[in-house]
Amino acid sequence: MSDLLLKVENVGIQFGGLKAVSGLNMEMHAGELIGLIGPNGAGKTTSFNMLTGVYKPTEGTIIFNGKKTNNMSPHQVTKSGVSRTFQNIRLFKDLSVLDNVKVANHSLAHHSVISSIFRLPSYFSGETKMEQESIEFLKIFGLDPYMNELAKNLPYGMQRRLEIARALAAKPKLLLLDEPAAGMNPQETQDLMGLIALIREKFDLTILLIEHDMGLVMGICERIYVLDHGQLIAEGKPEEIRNNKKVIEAYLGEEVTE
Ligand SMILES: Nc1ncnc2c1ncn2[C@@H]1O[C@H](COP(=O)(O)OP(=O)(O)OP(=O)(O)O)[C@@H](O)[C@H]1O
Repeated sequence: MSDLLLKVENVGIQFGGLKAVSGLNMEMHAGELIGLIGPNGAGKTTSFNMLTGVYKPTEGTIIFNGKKTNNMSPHQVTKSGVSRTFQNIRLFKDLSVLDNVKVANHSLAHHSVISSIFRLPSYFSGETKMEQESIEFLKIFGLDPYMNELAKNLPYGMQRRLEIARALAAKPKLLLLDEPAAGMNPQETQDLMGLIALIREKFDLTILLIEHDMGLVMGICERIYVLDHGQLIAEGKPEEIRNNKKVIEAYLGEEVTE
């Protein structure tokens, strides 16, 4: 088995009297593509928020790439190599498509304050490189023809793609995708599945995916974790999860997209 990249040990969080997540244990090895599923309100997004420093767990330990990240700020977690997209698209809607990606790329820029204030040659060469890189990211997602459009003018499915392109520009090791296919039509979802597989290969990514579209999850994930009422109720290969009694029960009464 390849290197252990993420270890989540007995992690939980409480909001007032509500245990939104408790006793969560997960392991991800470098290069894996893993699904995180569960009915509405199961604690999936809350788990992402803990993995990205937005929420501090009230119990347990998160180790990413050998370092404890429990008490890191979201910015520190991003710098350490974890990047995400959001369930509700969060683009800079009044910036261009290209600038949305450049902003993410900028957060990693290494040129010094002096070089940027005095606009030294190293600043310009850094800027050019960043722009070229950002355009490369857009090309992968078929977004380069729209690079000068305002993000808000892109069709919905393209905005979802742009979110992923922007997350990638932060050069993560671990990419967390929160319902990337939400609101997409079947063809767009199919294309997205291909893209997720492609970027994993191209950028040596490890990917954790929250998704309600079971066809997508079962189609591309190697392993799946299932949450219900904040607790892990199952973990295994897609075919194991599909036939798991606890999982079927948890989903009874839920609308499952096939
Ligand atoms: N900041 C918060 N304060 C209080 N309760 C919260 C907070 N964030 C999440 N919760 C609660 O935690 C529980 C889990 O919510 P979460 O959004 O993680 O579920 P989810 O599995 O992502 O659901 P969905 O599929 O509907 O997005 C819910 O009961 C939710 O109301």
